[in-house]
Amino acid sequence: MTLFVNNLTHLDVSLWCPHRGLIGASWHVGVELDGQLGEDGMLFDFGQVKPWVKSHLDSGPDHTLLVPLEAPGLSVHDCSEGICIRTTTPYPMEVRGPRQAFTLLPWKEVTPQRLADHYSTVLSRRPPPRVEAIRLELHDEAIEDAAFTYSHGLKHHEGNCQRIAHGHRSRLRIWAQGSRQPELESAWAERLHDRYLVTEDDIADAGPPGPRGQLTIRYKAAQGQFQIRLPRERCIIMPTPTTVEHIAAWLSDGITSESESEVRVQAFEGIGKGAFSGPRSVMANG
Ligand SMILES: Nc1nc2c(c(=O)[nH]1)N=C([C@H](O)[C@H](O)COP(=O)(O)OP(=O)(O)OP(=O)(O)O)CN2
Repeated sequence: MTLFVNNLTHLDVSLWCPHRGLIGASWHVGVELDGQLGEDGMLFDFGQVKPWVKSHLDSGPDHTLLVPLEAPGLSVHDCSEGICIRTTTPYPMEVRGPRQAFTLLPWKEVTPQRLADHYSTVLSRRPPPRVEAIRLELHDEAIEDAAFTYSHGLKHHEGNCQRIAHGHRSRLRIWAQGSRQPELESAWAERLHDRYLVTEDDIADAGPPGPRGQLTIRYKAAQGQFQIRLPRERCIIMPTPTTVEHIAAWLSDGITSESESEVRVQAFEGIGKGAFSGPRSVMANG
């Protein structure tokens, strides 16, 4: 017998890609379990499948930076903060933080399929009674219109969002003069795509001016000391913490001032949640 649970939870992570650099990702998580039925007619109670899988992922890869140890130009060192990851290609980056903020993986490149197979093996080490095989499945949300991926850290967050390099893949919707604005959506999603969103107050060293200069962002949070240094051109600096409420407001203010027309923005933080900013009245004509 095979049991399945679709959309069991989401994973929100950043990962180092040898081609694109630091990118955010949000994946739907599903699971299939093979095994024998018990006297209760069940293979494993759905009410227990979900917390069992979710607790492993929440205390593992969720809200971490996924680090492919065999990626070209990538190295890992111990440091006073915990561990330090350095990269050279496609651009130089250094990130430091407590160990729990990183998931080290013995590959050249991270893919959702590899990660799913890896955590299927981890879960299979201590399977629930009667469960003989476990297959996790990770996939992107299907998004037909504009979307972007970004990475950030929220130093005031009490949970794992304080980690300086975690990220999301997010929809972006914009309304003006009574209708959706697909061209604006694509243009602004493109501006944000694969960027690191910086809170201005957290900049410890702004480096030399110009796009090739490096920004250093540093803060102390409940889990420890965090630091990331990466090219200024990969960053977008915001005057506020990079919560989705502030991202939505930053977008609606910026788009309104550039297009000289009031807009309402729906910014997502990963899958299925986010914030609106701007007047509701621009969503309807008249
Ligand atoms: N009102 C807000 N709350 C939170 C924000 C935010 O911007 N505005 N941001 C975060 C974090 O950035 C975090 O990445 C969001 O992760 P989330 O999926 O909510 O975290 P959990 O893993 O705790 O949620 P699950 O439902 O367990 O996946 C947090 N809050």
